[in-house]
Parts: sequence; structure tokens; C-alpha cells
Amino acid sequence: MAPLTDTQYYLFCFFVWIFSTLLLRSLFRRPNNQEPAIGDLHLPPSPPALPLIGHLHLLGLTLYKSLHKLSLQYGPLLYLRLGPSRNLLVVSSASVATEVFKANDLAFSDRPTIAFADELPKDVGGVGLFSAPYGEYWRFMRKLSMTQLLGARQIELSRSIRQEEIARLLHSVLESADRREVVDLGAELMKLTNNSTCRLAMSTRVSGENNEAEQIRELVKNSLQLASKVCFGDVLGPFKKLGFWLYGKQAADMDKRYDEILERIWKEHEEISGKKENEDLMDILLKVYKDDKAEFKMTRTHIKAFLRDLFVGGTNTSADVMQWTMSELINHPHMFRKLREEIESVVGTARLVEESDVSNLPYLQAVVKETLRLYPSVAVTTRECRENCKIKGYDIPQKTMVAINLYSVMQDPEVWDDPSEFRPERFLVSSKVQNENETRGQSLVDFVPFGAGRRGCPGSALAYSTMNSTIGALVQCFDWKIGSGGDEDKVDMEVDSGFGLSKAHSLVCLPVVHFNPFASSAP
Ligand code: HEM
Repeated sequence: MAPLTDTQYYLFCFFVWIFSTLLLRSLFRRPNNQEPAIGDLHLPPSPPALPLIGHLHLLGLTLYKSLHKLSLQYGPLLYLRLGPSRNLLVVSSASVATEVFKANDLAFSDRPTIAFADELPKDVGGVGLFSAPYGEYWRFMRKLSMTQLLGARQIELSRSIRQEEIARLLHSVLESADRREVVDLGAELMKLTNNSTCRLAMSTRVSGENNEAEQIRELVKNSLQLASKVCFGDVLGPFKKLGFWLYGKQAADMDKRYDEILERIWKEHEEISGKKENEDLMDILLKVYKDDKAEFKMTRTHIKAFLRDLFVGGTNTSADVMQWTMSELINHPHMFRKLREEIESVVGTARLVEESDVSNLPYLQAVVKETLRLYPSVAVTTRECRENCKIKGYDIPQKTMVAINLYSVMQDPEVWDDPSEFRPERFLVSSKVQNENETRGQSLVDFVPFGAGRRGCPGSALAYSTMNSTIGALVQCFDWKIGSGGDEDKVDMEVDSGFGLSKAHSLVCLPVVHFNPFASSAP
């Protein structure tokens, strides 16, 4: 073994000193009189733990996979200790998820606070809808989201934006097909969801020199990468400051850049306020901000944090799911043909499929749902317990952090036949069978790509609108050959490491035109 350098030697001594101090402190820590002694509680099962780090060593880089593996070995309800300062309840089956999302929805309606929240400058970052504690602000924003910002009317009003962005994508793919060039479909889909979200939220410019959507896309990408590192700060306990020094400052710098872009767009909105025909989300938020009679007094930071949540929550998620959908369809040519036949039988062969057609395309909807089941882009959702409660007869102490492994719930063999197979037909069950199941008390919370309960995703209807019509258009218009030369057999389905469930390799393929919806309008 190579000898240690001086720096390595001093670092080694430093860590031995810190770890031994903490170990002794944790061994001789006096229990707080307010808390029931851990020994008195009937806690859920736990795998064997190591001193100090607890179960941290059992968590790999791909969080949903490590948690899934643990549940297969130790059961669907587990209590883990993450380092010296955090406990984590892991939920991995439909039956336990039903107790959390239904019977105890209110008790589990908080989110854990993020690491370094107390370290960030007060005018930076702020709390969006996702991380807001359950309380007055969250209730106000949630109601505003469901009734106005992401409600049915706003989705209807923004239909033309999605249709234009799909047309933009199809034009770009048609050009590549003409030149017999491959397309990075992963990158194109990301551009589509990002442009649509940015236009819906703030009518941002999506092309040209000052492409604001592109700048936001870059920031979202970097902040997601950083977020996964920053999250580990929470389990560092007394080392939190060290974690902040490593990553927290980068996060704060990125927030500042985001802030600058938003301030500029905000100013433009104020200048032309009241003169616009179609309101975007920033216009609606500005009205609420200026309304002295509003139930809750929003600040500029609230609005910026809320919009940031939409970019982070609404862009990568839908793009990832669409990439997986196309990959599965290309790998299952008979399903691809079946879907195209369905579209052509409903839409004909003279026009492009539209959002209004989707309700008549059950197989298209089933294909997208089956992809969400197998590849939920938010594979694990986190909550925090607001009060002491019981799950399956076990005691769950207040403030316990909860990880609901949505991937595991949708792989639960008690509910899903052959759970690891891609089989869209399972979603074509008649409503009669569904009613019978519900009467027999089988209304389990089992299909949860958007979470569930009061903190479930408020963007699911918008996401379905984008995903269904985009997939419909890509299947209707093109055949797809795999790989950079168009000569490979199967799409590589490797999953990337990290918190979500993204493809490790972007879907690159060669498009061959089947139907050009713009041909008749060509000169
Ligand atoms: C395929 C696309 C999407 C997936 C798979 C997805 C998934 C999720 C999941 C699992 C949660 C946590 C739910 C829970 O804890 O029960 C969530 C929350 C959230 N999502 Fe989505 N989402 C998607 C698209 C969107 C879109 C398009 C938007 C908005 C433009 C959005 C905005 C949000 C927000 C604001 C929250 C936090 C809600 C709260 O805490 O009250 N999501 N999403």
C-alpha cells in the first residue's frame, strides 16, 4: 500500500478523533425527559446497524434500489437510523402505503426540512410548495394551484402552447429524418417539457439569443445534481457544517443566478401588466401578490420559490417518463404497431393526433400509465411525521422522516401480476372489474407515480396532457431505428444512479417518416 501523505495522515487523525468523540457521546447521551424512551416504543423492524452510522452503509447511490432490496430482505415497513441525527421509516408495499396515504394522511403531511435551510441567506431560496411545512402558507398555495395555476381551466388555456411545442419537436425530427441523421430523443423531449413549462409559467423566450428557457434548463439540471449531494447533509449530524462548506454554498450561488433571471422577467411582467390577452402563471401570482385582501400575504420569495418548484418538478419528470415510454415501445414492436393502429383508427391518416383525441385512445393512456408504474421518475417521496402515530400496530415517533418507495409499491406482487413486465393491457381492465374490486374492499393505494393524499402531485393532469399527446404524435409520425447507426437490436434500458429513475443513456435513434402532418401545408 502507498504510504500516506502528510495531509492524508492529519485528515485520518482528525476523523478518528471526531468519530471516537461522537461515539462516546452517543453511548453516554442522557435521554430527553419529553421523549418516550426508545426502548419503551414498539418500533418497526430494523436490520442490524453499525455504531454511529446506523444503517447508512446499506444505502447505495441509487436510493430506490437500495430501499427496495432492504424491503425484500427485511419486510415492507422498516425503521432505519441514518447517522447520529436522523431516523427513517421506509414504506415499500401497497398495504402499508394505504395506511400512510389514507388512514394517516394528515399525520404524514409534512416534508422533512432540507439540509442547510438554516444556513442559506434569508432572501435566497425560500420555501416552495414542495418543501413547505403543512400549514397556512402550504394550504393557501395548494388551493391556488388546484383551482387556478394548475387547474383544469389553465390546462385548457395552455393547450396551444403544448401543441406548438410538439409541432416544433416534429419539425426538428423531420429535418433529421430528411438528412438521415440520428436524433437524441432524450434531449429533444427535455427541451419540449422545459419550453412548455417556461411558457406556461412566465411566457419566456424559448429561442434566439436571449433564450431564457435554455438558461433555466441549465440551472434546473445543475441544481438537481447538487440537490442529491446536499440531501446527504441532513444525515451528517454534527458534520453538517462541513457538508455546507462543500455543497451548500454552490447551491446558494445557483439560487442567486436563478433569482436574477426571475427578477428580470418579473420586471417585464409588471411593465405590461393588464395589457396581455392570455395570462401566464406569473401574471396570476402577481395579482395575488398585490391583492391586500388575499387570505395569505405572499412575498416575492414565495412566488420565486413556487415557480422554481414547477421547473424542477415539471420538466425532467415528464421528459424521463416519455423517454422510457418510447424505449419500451421500440423494444416491443407489436405494442408500437397496436398503438399506431389505435391512433389511425380514431384520428385517420390525414391529421395529427390532438389532446382532444386522447379520451378515445385507451391503449395510448394504458401505455403511458404502465411506463409510470415501471419507471416512476420520482421513485421515492419523502414525508415527515407531524405527531406520534401507529402504522400496522407499530409506534412511529413524531418527527420521523418517512421514505415511501413508490417504485416498490408499484412492484408489489400482492397487487400486480408479473410486476416487472411491461404490460400496458393490465390498465385496460373494465370499469366493472374495478367496481367489483372496490366493493370487496380492495381499494388499495397501489398506483402511485404521483404520490397520493393531500401532498400528492398537483401537476399530474398537466403531465398526462403533455405525455399522452407527445407520445401519440411520435408514434403516429415516425418509425424508429435504434442506436447511433440505426443498426442496434434493443434500446439499452440501464437506469442512472441518483434519487430519481432516469435513463443512464439518452435515447438516440434514427427516425424514418411514416406520416408528415405538415406536408399538405408545404409550398
Ligand atoms: C411525470 C411527471 C411527474 C411525476 C412522476 C411527478 C411526481 C411527483 C411526486 C411523486 C410528488 C410527491 C407526492 C407525494 O409526496 O405524495 C410530486 C409533488 C409535486 N409535484 Fe409532481 N410529478 C410530475 C409532474 C409535475 C408537474 C408537471 C408539476 C408542475 C408543473 C409538478 C409539481 C409538483 C409539486 C409542486 C409538488 C409538491 C406538492 C406538495 O408538496 O404539495 N409535478 N410530484
